[in-house]
Amino acid sequence: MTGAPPAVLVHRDAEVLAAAAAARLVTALADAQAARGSASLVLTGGRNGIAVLAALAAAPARHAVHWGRVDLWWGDERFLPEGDPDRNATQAREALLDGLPLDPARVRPMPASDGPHGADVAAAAKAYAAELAAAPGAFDVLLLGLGPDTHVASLFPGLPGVREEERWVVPVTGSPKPPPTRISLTLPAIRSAREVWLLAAGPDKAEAAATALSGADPATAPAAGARGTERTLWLVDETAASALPRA
Ligand SMILES: O=C(O)[C@H](O)[C@@H](O)[C@H](O)[C@H](O)COP(=O)(O)O
Repeated sequence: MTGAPPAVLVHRDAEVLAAAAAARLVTALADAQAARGSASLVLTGGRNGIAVLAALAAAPARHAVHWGRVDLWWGDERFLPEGDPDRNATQAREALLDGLPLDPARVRPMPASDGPHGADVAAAAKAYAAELAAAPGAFDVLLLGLGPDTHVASLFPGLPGVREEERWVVPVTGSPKPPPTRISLTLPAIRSAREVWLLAAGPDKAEAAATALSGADPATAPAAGARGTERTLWLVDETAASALPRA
């Protein structure tokens, strides 16, 4: 498989994991800005992804990042009306984004179900792909949560999105995790990122982490296919690491 082989970092618990990932994010974004002038970050939904944003909101070191020169994208979105509390973008805004001096033109949430494409999730996914295609440069850091069934973003085992080889963004229907209709980046898009960080905390993630890290087929274990070109980092807590072979 192409991409950087995964490195696993185990933290004491979910709280330490979120704080450590937030600190790591400050460094990664500041480094990217020092090297290239701007930084590009892909956000994810779920408890762990949002906990990292909340930890960042509480970290004084966040001021080391020039937030006006950060491009924000989303790895997946629940296809719901704008402002819905279950939208990943709504949760990210509340946890962190509303308190940062971001450039609104650089914040690109995935379309909502009452947006310009209405309820047409395929058109919404296509529009997001076009937006991505028009943006220069690779993602610096792409965050993912890990589902207990090894899903990442909205790529679920057995659904067609995980097998997509051409498109970077797909509509998802029939998601086993509610809501059923979603938009997701695909594995080719995820694999274009310099760094991919997978976040997992809790005993319900132990088996999924062990499966994905044992070289499983991404079609049945999507997380196994999530790798960055330069770095793949699994940031897990002790309970999520409990089924991994000891290093
Ligand atoms: O929109 C979503 O639901 C996600 O992006 C999804 O992929 C999530 O990241 C995982 O299900 C992990 O979620 P938890 O961190 O809550 O376990």
